[in-house]
Amino acid sequence: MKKPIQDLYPENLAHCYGCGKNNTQGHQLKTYLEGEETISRFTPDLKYTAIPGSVYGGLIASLLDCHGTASAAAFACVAEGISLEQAQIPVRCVTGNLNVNFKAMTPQGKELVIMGKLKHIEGRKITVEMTLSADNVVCATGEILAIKLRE
Ligand SMILES: CCCCCCCC/C=C\CCCCCCCC(=O)SCCNC(=O)CCNC(=O)[C@H](O)C(C)(C)COP(=O)(O)OP(=O)(O)OC[C@H]1O[C@@H](n2cnc3c(N)ncnc32)[C@H](O)[C@@H]1OP(=O)(O)O
Repeated sequence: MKKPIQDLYPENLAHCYGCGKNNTQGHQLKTYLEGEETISRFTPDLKYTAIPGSVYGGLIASLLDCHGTASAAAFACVAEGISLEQAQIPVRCVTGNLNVNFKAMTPQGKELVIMGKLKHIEGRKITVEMTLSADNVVCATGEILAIKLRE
């Protein structure tokens, strides 16, 4: 079965609060490359409330952040001919810049679907466009500039 991108990060770089598999207190977001796009799914619990019934924007930014860095790592691997069908990838990205547009209230109690696609790669800079949807309605869009860490 295909592994999530976050499970391919080197062990010592897998403690991120949003997506590190080695952070037992974190969100442990999982992102998959499907064709030319990336996808993550996450259902927030009620502690992430903005006003009753809606999801806190900080969590949405956090999901877009970690979806974005994982997507950037996957797109960089594809561009460099590095297989994702292995135990580990030698690529890890961090966030340089993250923009979030909150388009509509994000409802509680729904699975959120985050999608990403590559905008461009220039050297170690990878730009990814993202949407976050609930029930097929786009509630937020985002764009991340992720920087590939030096080896
Ligand atoms: C998390 C700490 C990161 C430190 C790394 C330690 C080891 C990694 C450990 C664990 C990884 C897991 C982390 C989880 C990730 C989850 C997502 C997050 O929440 S990330 C947290 C928030 N983000 C930061 O804290 C980044 C802080 N910034 C930096 O550490 C550096 O600025 C870094 C690594 C991003 C780049 O530093 P350079 O020395 O490697 O490279 P230069 O030459 O400065 O930048 C490369 C290119 O990127 C542009 N660039 C860099 N930062 C930019 C920015 N903020 N906006 C626009 N462009 C930027 C530069 O202008 C340059 O462009 P040109 O090649 O000249 O065209």
